[in-house]
Parts: sequence; C-alpha cells; structure tokens
Amino acid sequence: MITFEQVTKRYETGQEALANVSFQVDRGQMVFLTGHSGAGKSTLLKLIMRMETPTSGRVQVAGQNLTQLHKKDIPFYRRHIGVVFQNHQLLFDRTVFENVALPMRISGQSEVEIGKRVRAALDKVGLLHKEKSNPVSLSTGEQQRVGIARAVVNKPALLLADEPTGNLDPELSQEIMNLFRDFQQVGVTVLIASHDHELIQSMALPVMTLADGQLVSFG
Ligand SMILES: Nc1ncnc2c1ncn2[C@@H]1O[C@H](COP(=O)(O)OP(=O)(O)OP(=O)(O)O)[C@@H](O)[C@H]1O
Repeated sequence: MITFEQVTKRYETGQEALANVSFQVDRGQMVFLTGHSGAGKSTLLKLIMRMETPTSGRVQVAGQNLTQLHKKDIPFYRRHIGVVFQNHQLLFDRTVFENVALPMRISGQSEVEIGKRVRAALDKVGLLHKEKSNPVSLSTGEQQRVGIARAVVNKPALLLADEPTGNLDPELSQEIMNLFRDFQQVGVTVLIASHDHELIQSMALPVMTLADGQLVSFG
C-alpha cells in the first residue's frame, strides 16, 4: 500500500528531515511510526499525503508513484486518505453532522449519500446521538471520535493519524486504538505516528522507528 524507496527529504533550509528511508507497508496492515521530536515523522506523513515531495527517491501509494501525480489530480488522490490529527481541527460554528459531512461536501456528493454515510460513520464511533450537537459541547475524547468519523466518511483505503491520542488519558487512548483496529479489520491500512511508548507497547503491532531522519528499525 505504501512503498518508500531510498527517500530523502531536504527542506529549503538545508534541514535533512529524512535520509534514504526505505520500507513497505502492506494493504490492511496497522503500523506505528515513532521517534523523537524532529525525527521526521510528520515529514513522512506529509510525503504520503503529497503535501511535500521527496528530494530524491520514490514514494508509491496504492500503486501510484506520487512524484508522477499531476497537480490537478492531487485533491482526488487525497480523497482516498483519511487523516486524524491530535487537535482534531473541528469547526465550532457547525454541528457534529456538518463537521463529518465536510469532506463529502467538498467532493460534491449527493445529500442522500451524505446523510447515509455521515450517520454510518458517526454510528461507528458511537456518536450518532450527538449529530446535532456543537463539537464545543463534547468531551475531548468525543471530539477526537468526531475527527475520526470525518476521516473515514469517504471510506479511505488508508488512514493516517498524527499523535491521535496526544491529549487523551490511557483509557480513552485505548478506545481510539480499538476504533483504528476495527477499521483495519475491514481492510483499511492504518499508520499512526505516536510518541506514546506505553500505548505502543500495549499493542502488538509493527513499529517503525525514526531517529534523525533515518529508519532505524521496523518490526
Ligand atoms: N517546512 C519545513 N522547513 C524546514 N524544516 C522543516 C520543515 N518541516 C520540518 N522541518 C525540520 O525537519 C526535521 C523533521 O521534522 P518533522 O516535523 O518531520 O519531525 P517529527 O518527528 O514529526 O517531530 P515532532 O514529533 O516534534 O512533530 C526537523 O528538524 C524539523 O525542524
């Protein structure tokens, strides 16, 4: 699903964020990405989202060489990737339903389809009864689940999460992980960047470790 071949990313500042990184994540795998602050985790995720391009090497996602991806095709490409952030980036001027509906509105889908899929996504994260609420009235864990519902509403084949449990207590973190597991079990590939060693150790999952831009282990 994701293949990096000798990928190096050097920013314009001269900072080398990734150095000669190669790995493969198979379809349907769930993998942790870890490493110290500044190790290159966000850069790796940005390359997968095609928000950055490699200085050298090749990034391939779902059989598509991202360097060859035409600019006009990037929005369509991104539609197949769900992204979950630590600070969930919800809009507080609209309902939970509308927050989750946003990616589908952007891709111009019908009202009937939106209603069906948004409710299915909210049901999956256990928040169907909150569809009319404003996200501001929800707990942090619930807000994070709304963020996850929004990330999966377009049924992505790939789910990326950047510190998804950063501000949650261990119990809620576990809950979020169980949700990711559910998605993995229906065939979604899940890549989770995290600093949370306790959480990582509590899950029997492959771990990719970056240090100073190098992939030091994957197992
Ligand atoms: N847009 C940018 N321009 C220049 N340097 C950057 C840019 N983005 C990241 N860097 C640098 O690249 C290196 C890797 O950063 P990155 O954000 O990928 O690390 P990270 O592992 O995600 O860190 P954190 O856990 O703190 O988020 C760091 O030295 C960072 O300062």
